[in-house]
Parts: sequence; structure tokens; C-alpha cells
Amino acid sequence: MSVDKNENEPGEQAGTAGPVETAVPVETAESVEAAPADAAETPDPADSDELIGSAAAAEVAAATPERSAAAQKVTETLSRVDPKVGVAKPDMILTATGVQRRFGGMTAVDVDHLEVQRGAITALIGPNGAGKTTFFNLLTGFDKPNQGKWEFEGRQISRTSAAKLARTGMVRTFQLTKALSRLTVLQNMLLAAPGNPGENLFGSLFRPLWSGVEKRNTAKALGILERFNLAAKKDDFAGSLSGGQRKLLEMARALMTDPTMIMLDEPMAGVNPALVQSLLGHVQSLRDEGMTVLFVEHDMHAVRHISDWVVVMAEGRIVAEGPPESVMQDQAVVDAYLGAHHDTDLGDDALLDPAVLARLEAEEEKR
Ligand SMILES: Nc1ncnc2c1ncn2[C@@H]1O[C@H](COP(=O)(O)OP(=O)(O)OP(=O)(O)O)[C@@H](O)[C@H]1O
Repeated sequence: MSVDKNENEPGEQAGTAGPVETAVPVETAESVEAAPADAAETPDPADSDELIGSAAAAEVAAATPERSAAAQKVTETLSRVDPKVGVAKPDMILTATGVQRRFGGMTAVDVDHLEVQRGAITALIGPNGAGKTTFFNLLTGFDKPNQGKWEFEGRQISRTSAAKLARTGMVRTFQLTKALSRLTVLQNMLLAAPGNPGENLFGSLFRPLWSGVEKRNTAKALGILERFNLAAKKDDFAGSLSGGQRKLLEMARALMTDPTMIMLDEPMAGVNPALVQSLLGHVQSLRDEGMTVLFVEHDMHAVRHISDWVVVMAEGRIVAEGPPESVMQDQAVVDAYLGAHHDTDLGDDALLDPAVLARLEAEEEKR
């Protein structure tokens, strides 16, 4: 469908509007592979996910992650929730109602009601063009709806900019852009620190105050980098990191704002399967520390293994929600997600197999 992207837009174009008041950098969702050639370095074989073989990947795919106490508790709580679209959650942190976003004559998002459970990992999935990114951009203050409202922690936030949202405790990750790739890992972290006073006139006039804050931010950044095994890379250009390390850096940057809810934009995109398990572990640890996580994702391995709850979109609407194992079997989901491939189990790790993916793609091309 040909659509004029600027027609009938109530807000800024999705993904391009940015907060002006935040230290959280505003970036468009450019490919993480867009690292500048001048920043590229030869990856260290010890930590580059690109260099790990398929045997390790197979092992990772077969591994069953241990379930933490937090995971068990949230699973138990959500097992009592009826898995139907728009269902109420026992302790919701985010609620969206009557959200519509149209581009020209096309309705990209049409969500009646969604509640997100506090302390859970919720995956937002769906086929290409389902409206996931548009919905995600709306919820995170990067786009404005034609109608609808949503609340975070009981506060109306549908007209709140991403800048202010970060201060209320909701933060989203951004894929590294060319500009950020040219900064070092540590500089990326400091840029994400809230209230970085060096950025304004006051900060530059009162240098001693600024350096105190900067010292604290640096200590905090180094602690977070340590946790994500990136401390040794602090002075490297972000653009020289492997795909998996970039994803870790995106998460690490978000933690600089001490969020209660973290919104992840395709945390597994461009990550070698060998590093997927480690990344999944980091996402789970956010939940285990009490954070709420909502992520948009194509990677079914991630969705099946770490989500406590899955929300499925198709053609702008939510068509199913529930625990991963039941949602993946839902006929509406299979129909929406896989089109003709009804015989394929969405949660099947065989989908990680390049041969299976190649076969499905070839079949799709023939249709
Ligand atoms: N700024 C825009 N202007 C016009 N149409 C848009 C705009 N952004 C998204 N769309 C359209 O809205 C629909 C939903 O797109 P969206 O990117 O939200 O889907 P998605 O589920 O995230 O897809 P994908 O998995 O491919 O990223 C698509 O038809 C897309 O072409």
C-alpha cells in the first residue's frame, strides 16, 4: 500500500521526534549495522559473537534457562489471568485504551485495551507491518495518537514527551546510530545520564558542580558497564562493538536513568545466536530486580524463553495475549503470524535453524 507518510499526522513522524529536555539521546531507529567505517576495529575473538560457531549456537538453543524466584512468582500470578485480549491484570503498571494511529487512510494501530503487569516481561510480537513499532513509539512518547490514552503508574502519559517519561521511570532503548557509534562506550553512557549539567548553560558556568555530578555519573556508568561485561570496552568506539555488545550497551544506557519500566526495541536484532542466551539472561535479570520489561521482538527464541506474557498484534489490533506457551498455539496467532505455514510451531527452536528459515523464505517467495 502506498501511503503518504506525512499525511494526517497528529504528531511528529514515528521514531523521529525527540525529547528536547532529556539527557537520554534521541535517535531514529537506524540499523545497528550502520557503524562508521572509521570506527570499525577488528573484533576481539574472545568476545565477538560473530566468531562463535554454530555448535555453540545449537547448545545455546537447547539450553533451558533456570527460573528465578521472581520469574516463578510472576508466572504463578499470571497463570490466574484469563488469556484473552484486553484482560485486566492484577497489578498493572501501564494501561492503554482506545488507541488509534492513522497514516493517511491507513490505520496502523487500533488497540481497544491493554494492561501490562508490573514486574513481568511482556513481549509485543506480530508479523511485519502489524503496528508494533508504531504502538511502541506511541507508548514511549515518540509519536502522538489520533485518539486514545494511556497511563503509567496511574498517571496519564498519552501527551507526555519521551523526555518527561524518562523522568517518571519509563525508559526505552535506542538502536545505536552513526553519531553514537562515533562516541566511546563510556561517552554513550554519560550522554544517557539524567540531568547531565554539562549540557546546559548553568552547568558550563558552574564547572565545579558539574564535575561532581560527572564523577558520580562516571562511577555509576562504570558499575553498569561492569555488570554488562563492557567495562574493558569503555574507551572503544561504540561502533566497533559486535552486534550483541551493542545490544548490551543499549540496555546499559537505559539503566543510567534508574527506570522502573524498560521498553526494549528488538533486543535480539542482529545478535548472533551464540550471544542470545547471555542477552536473554540480562533481560531476565532486569525483571528479577523488580523492573517491568516490555519488548518488541521478532526472535521467537527470545519470546518463548523469557516472556512471562505475550501480546500479539496483527493489522494494528491485538489479536491474542497470554502466557507464551498457550499464545504460540493460538490459531489466530498462527494464522496472523505465519500465514500459510500452519504446520510450524511458533515456539519451535527449529525456527532458529537457518535451513528451516531458508526453506520458509523460499516457500514464501513462491506464493
Ligand atoms: N510514519 C509512517 N507513515 C506512514 N505509514 C507508516 C508510518 N509508520 C508506519 N507506517 C505503516 O504502519 C503500518 C504498521 O507499521 P509498523 O512499523 O508499526 O509495523 P511493525 O509491526 O513494527 O512492522 P515490522 O515488524 O516490519 O517493523 C505499516 O503498514 C507501515 O507501513
